[in-house]
Amino acid sequence: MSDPQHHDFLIVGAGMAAHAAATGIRAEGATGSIAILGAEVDPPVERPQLSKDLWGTDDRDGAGAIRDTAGETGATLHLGDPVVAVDVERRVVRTAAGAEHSYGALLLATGGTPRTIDGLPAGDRVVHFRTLADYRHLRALAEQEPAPRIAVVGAGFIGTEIAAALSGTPATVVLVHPGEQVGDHAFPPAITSQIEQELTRRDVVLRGGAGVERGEVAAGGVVLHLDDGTTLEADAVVVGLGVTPATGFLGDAVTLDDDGGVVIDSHLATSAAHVWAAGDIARYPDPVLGSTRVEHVDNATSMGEAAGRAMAGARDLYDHTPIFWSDIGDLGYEAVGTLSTRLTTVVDAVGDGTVVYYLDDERVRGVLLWNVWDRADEAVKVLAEERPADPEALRGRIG
Ligand SMILES: NC(=O)c1ccc[n+]([C@@H]2O[C@H](COP(=O)([O-])OP(=O)(O)OC[C@H]3O[C@@H](n4cnc5c(N)ncnc54)[C@H](O)[C@@H]3O)[C@@H](O)[C@H]2O)c1
Repeated sequence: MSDPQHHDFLIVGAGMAAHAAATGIRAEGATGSIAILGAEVDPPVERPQLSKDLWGTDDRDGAGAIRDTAGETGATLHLGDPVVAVDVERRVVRTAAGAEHSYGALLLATGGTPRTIDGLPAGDRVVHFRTLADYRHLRALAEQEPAPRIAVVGAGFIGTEIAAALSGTPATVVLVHPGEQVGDHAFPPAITSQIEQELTRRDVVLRGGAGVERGEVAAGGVVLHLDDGTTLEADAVVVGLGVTPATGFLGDAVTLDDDGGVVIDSHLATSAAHVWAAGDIARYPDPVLGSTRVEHVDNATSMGEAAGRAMAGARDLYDHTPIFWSDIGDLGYEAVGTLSTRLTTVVDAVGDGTVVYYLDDERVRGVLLWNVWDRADEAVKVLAEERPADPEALRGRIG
């Protein structure tokens, strides 16, 4: 076999964290070679656009979401060929096609792998929505004649955003989820009822109270078997059941947590020398949230940028507490921390919106800014403070 191709900076994964890392390497003044190895066939894209902005445009190819990583940073992109092995002793990675790349510094930024439904592999009628290719595929499906019936499974970020996006296409949409109300794992009733009204107004049929156990591709369609014993037929299905860290290729090269996340320190370094990690896969010590792994774009871009700088020699402690946001049709919010209705909630009306504080016995763990904008910094401060003895004292803290 020929010698590995050498790169001063090697980035495995070609998502938002990878793009940001290449930018961070250059921002730190490093001029060495950068290579990005991606499993997806497309270069890094602004992933939030795939389930939001692009749907309101004629951009069926999604060109507007693509970042010019090569042009902006001089990185070489090797796409459509996943990395299958990492040797941290030899400082070499190997791809599925058998290419070997050696590195001075390595960043792991492979993101998440969508969970699947038993019996339903990805295919023409089954979209595990995550990539630009998935956007193109689903948009083409939704705009077919005659208008298809599409089942969206899961009412998390993908389920709610995609159900709202599809409602602007000719497709008819049914949203299948295990909760009593859409989003009731995260939001109090005053907010879930607004989400349900918005989706219903958009003619999304809500099928709550039943999880999907398994599915099958049948002649001309898909059949979903629900855990209440019923079945649901559709022409196609979008799966939004969450993701697992895409770290299977790492073996024991670096320390992983119980979920398969890569454990990193506050300089974003892994347990292996010359190897960093960033984005969805990275479990890091956040000064406010504690040890955490965050699957949102603000985390991917800020951590990616910082990891790039660290690979180029910076020694800063990483202390950016990530925010996240979502749009569900005409509704929207920003948030920080954990939104779970298993925690105690304090609901506060603020202007035209609502602030929800989520707390346990020790701390405020999350803040939701529902239709309340540009206050995320204040929300981070609330999480960093001691919680008040009386939760009701949180009212008016942001507002
Ligand atoms: N706005 C954003 O920040 C944004 C937008 C899109 C995607 N993402 C990220 O992309 C990733 C994927 O998103 P996602 O929506 O798939 O994950 P998610 O974790 O947000 O939602 C998964 C949903 O699946 C539901 N579910 C679980 N088992 C089920 C079953 N058997 N049948 C039906 N429903 C079931 C759960 O109740 C949950 O609501 C996540 O990491 C997410 O954070 C983020």
